[in-house]
Amino acid sequence: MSERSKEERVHHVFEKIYTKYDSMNSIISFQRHKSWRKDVMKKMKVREGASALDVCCGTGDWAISLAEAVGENGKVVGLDFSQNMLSVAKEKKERSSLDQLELVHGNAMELPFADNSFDYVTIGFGLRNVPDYMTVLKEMYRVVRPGGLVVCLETSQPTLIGYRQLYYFYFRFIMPAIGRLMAKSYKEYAWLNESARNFPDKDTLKRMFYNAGFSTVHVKSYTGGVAAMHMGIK
Ligand SMILES: C[S@@+](CC[C@H](N)C(=O)[O-])C[C@H]1O[C@@H](n2cnc3c(N)ncnc32)[C@H](O)[C@@H]1O
Repeated sequence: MSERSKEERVHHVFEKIYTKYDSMNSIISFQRHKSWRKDVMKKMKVREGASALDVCCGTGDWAISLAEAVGENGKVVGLDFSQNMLSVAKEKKERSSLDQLELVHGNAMELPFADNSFDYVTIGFGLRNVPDYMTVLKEMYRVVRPGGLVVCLETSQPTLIGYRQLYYFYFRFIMPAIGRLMAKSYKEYAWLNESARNFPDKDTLKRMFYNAGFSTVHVKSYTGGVAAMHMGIK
């Protein structure tokens, strides 16, 4: 698939599933995504008053956690290219009256920010959706300040024999079926299977972080390697 057609397909998926995204996420990950995010935030030790960018922010949960952590003297930007996903994030922002959070329509492949602008740059379940992983990693590296952190939480490839096969079976057959049943979106949830299957394993992604320029990269796997966190220091 060309970069352009992947981008169009992904854009269509999220413009379509935005009303069901949050509830489907909890169903298909058995609520695990909440504890993964919580653990990653603990590891990041976000400072009050700091600045952060959440790339591919979607319906805004990670951007909101970051905004709460930096407090009213800090600043957080959430960026996404789906106006519909952003509309859900905007409703949540209004409900929680977080003035330090700004939501921006933009493309992860060309971040509309100057070099060295943020203390933290995050991407949650976004990297596997972009047309070129390296371009986005390099963009995140460019906009984080020296000494700052770039953190990616993403699906990964479990290695344990048996568990791995079970995971692929679940992603290939069960998850799209749940998508059809709950969200009336079989094709869109089949895309999640495809994008997760094609995504690099945690060691390959770690090498990609180094290739993007990071001097240190920490990796942590979750739930038997179903998901992984990569944390790069610039
Ligand atoms: C699986 S959702 C993740 C949303 C959120 N980060 C979370 O953890 O729940 C992926 C998001 O990435 C966005 N996205 C995909 N490709 C993008 C791109 N090239 N630029 C900006 N956003 C993109 C989609 O619109 C979607 O909201």
